[in-house]
Amino acid sequence: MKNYHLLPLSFENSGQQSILTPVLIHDEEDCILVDCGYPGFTSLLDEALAKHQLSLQSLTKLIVSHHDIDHMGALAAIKRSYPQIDIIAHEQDAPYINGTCKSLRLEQAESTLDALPDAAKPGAKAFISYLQAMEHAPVDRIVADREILPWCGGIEIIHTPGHMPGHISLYLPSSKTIIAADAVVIENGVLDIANPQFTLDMDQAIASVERLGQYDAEHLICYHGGLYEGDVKQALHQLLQSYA
Ligand SMILES: O=c1ccn([C@@H]2O[C@@H]3COP(=O)(O)O[C@H]3[C@H]2O)c(=O)[nH]1
Repeated sequence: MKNYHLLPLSFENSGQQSILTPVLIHDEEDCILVDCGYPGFTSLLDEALAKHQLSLQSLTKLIVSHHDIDHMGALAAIKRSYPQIDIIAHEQDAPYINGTCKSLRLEQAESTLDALPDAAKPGAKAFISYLQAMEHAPVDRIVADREILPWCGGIEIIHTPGHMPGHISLYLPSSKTIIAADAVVIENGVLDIANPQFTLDMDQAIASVERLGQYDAEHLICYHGGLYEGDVKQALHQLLQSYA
């Protein structure tokens, strides 16, 4: 039984049209958002939710796959307006979401700045400032690998490190769906590992794809790329072959 909706958020990014794909999982008791976009995305989220007769006010929980700004940028604003929403994240990512630890993406951006060609430095500096200004939010519930959250027919946590150490994907057994977040992306219709530049540990990222391939999955949703159109298990297998 399909109990989720993709919430494609379309926006302009440096003159180019981009789309991010948070997911809404729901039943009679819960409305659970998975990832929430950049800072300032609350209106876009409300518009996407309105297509399903819902709003941010309807949310009961928000699962953050990892602390990249395009996944948690709007989190603090959402939590401020709707403190009843429980924020959920992996134990290894929670300290970066709540601000106890410095963002790994910010560490990466700062440590690679000097080696960049001069032409790339202004953009990198702007990204650093953007990350420094990102607001943090408390994590209300910490989850671990293989934990099954009892809502909406069950939501299994799959720890899929690589892009970041505390990155999680989700498995919805009731619809045989994987919500992969940034464990994989769709590029020109093909599954791949997210941008290597932003994948902090490529070996872990490959092992995470192998883990996803162990699930009985018929549907797969990427944050960058949306719903994969094709045989999910075969596509994950092919992806692994290409990195073997
Ligand atoms: O100049 C920059 C560089 C990067 N980023 C974000 O950082 C993210 C890293 O992981 P991702 O693959 O999910 O997406 C990336 C981008 O959205 C950005 O907003 N501006």
